[in-house]
Amino acid sequence: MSEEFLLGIDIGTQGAKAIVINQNGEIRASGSHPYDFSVPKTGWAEQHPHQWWDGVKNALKQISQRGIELENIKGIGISGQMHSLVLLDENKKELGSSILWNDVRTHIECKEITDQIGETKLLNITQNAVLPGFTAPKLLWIKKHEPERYSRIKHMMQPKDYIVFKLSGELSTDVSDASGTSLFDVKNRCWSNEIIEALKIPHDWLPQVHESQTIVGQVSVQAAAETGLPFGIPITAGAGDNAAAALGNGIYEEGKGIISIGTSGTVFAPLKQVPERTGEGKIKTLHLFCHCLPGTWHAMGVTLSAGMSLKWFKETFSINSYDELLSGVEMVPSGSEGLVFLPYLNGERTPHNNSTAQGVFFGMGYQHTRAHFTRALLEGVSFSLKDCLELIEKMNIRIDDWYVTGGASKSGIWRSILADVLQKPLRAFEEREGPAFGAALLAGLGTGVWKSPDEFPSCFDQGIRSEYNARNSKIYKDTHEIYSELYNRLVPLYSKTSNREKMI
Ligand SMILES: Nc1ncnc2c1ncn2[C@@H]1O[C@H](COP(=O)(O)OP(=O)(O)O)[C@@H](O)[C@H]1O
Ligand SMILES: O=C(CO)[C@@H](O)[C@H](O)COP(=O)(O)O
Repeated sequence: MSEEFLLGIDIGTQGAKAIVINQNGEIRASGSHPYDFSVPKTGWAEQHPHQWWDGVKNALKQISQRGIELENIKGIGISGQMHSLVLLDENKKELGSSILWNDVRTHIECKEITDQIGETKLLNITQNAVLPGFTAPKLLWIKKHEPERYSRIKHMMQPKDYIVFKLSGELSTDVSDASGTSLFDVKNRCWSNEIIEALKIPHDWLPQVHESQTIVGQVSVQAAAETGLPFGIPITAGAGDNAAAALGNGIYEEGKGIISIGTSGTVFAPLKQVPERTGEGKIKTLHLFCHCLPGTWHAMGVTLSAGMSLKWFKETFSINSYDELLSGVEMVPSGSEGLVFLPYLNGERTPHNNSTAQGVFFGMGYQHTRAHFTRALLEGVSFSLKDCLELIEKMNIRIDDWYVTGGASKSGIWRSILADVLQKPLRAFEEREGPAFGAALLAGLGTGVWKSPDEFPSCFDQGIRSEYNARNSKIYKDTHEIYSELYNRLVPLYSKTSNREKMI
């Protein structure tokens, strides 16, 4: 009998990835295709949906070149960057570029939505404050600034939904991605008519929402011709990349959490019910979304420029490779001899919700080399992840085991710094593309390969463990205080120097 496969595709911010796994959870082939986002103005971030579709086609081509018989793929699951707004017109053609999750131009629209609906009601229904980067404020921004584009909208969706559409012709979304739109009733796992009507968004723009493992379509004749995938393979609704990455690392029950260092940095804790939500202070910047298995949710903090800070540094200073950039970092002492980095290169979401925040290197001296700058950068991003984790702890969510995933988690030195900063041991599956793997598992659930996660193959072993060092942790506790004070002192200066008008 020939081996049967499941295909998982992830629409990351820096590239499309595809993996093929078998019933035993073994990865049989993978492919990827990189792309960038554009920054047309301060605080903006855009990609054209064509970039994702081309990326998927290229990643699939690599898979078939690796000798995988595409006929043996039994199901497809797709994950993707969350919140980014994709618009189609009446002919289902793309209406311009997508405004991405890390674009912070909509701070005014966030306030307008909050004032109109009321913060308490928003928290009660959507379980979240409206934050720049979420989907609904982007729509209102387009209505205000690009009325012609707005008048042509017939359908809205998010990146992985666009790929489901390109593969099957079907318009759909899933509960985890819908949670990040500010239009979704997270507790009841359905669109909120009340909010949609209040914002005067036509209901028929929204795709039907499904649980993530639901089969929503099949590979169309046209997609088969374009991708080489056989006609008729079932496609599941899929999930937002963070929920899919968590599932792909075995994180779907309370007690285990996961930190992702991709373009963004996220700290993710599964929940079996929706906790009481209060509207106080920084805790409002913690997200509460549906997880990608029925009857599960999660809390999440999101720092906008995590792996992206490293990529920015590498490219801005023309360093050839990550290996070259990271070499020598281990020789620099913890605390980078007084150099501190604030990773707010495009504003920040958790914990500050401040679109005027900017990146900073503070405390430079003759003693500092490039390796100090790199280490300070890894430390600064880790401090931001610590801020997210502390908010999860403040909600009394207990996590006994933390895992780490995402492109940057492949770096042993970064995992070790993060463990020291958090004062926690961390586990990682070094070779796994978390979101694509999770998407493939959803395809397996949807097509009946496994009836429930209890039947998943034993692909979640212990992973590689990074221990923390108590002496370094003490240094980082002190440096984190300086990091926090630095931000607090800069807030008045940020609002003075960042010309918000430049963003509009
Ligand atoms: N060889 C490497 N060593 C360390 N970090 C890396 C390496 N390759 C990529 N990265 C980091 O991974 C990030 C991309 O992570 P990834 O999970 O692929 O992002 P996304 O899913 O957002 O597209 C880069 O910004 C970079 O910081
Ligand atoms: O905005 C969020 C989550 O709320 C981001 O985490 C995006 O989902 C992008 O993820 P990566 O490309 O960094 O994986």
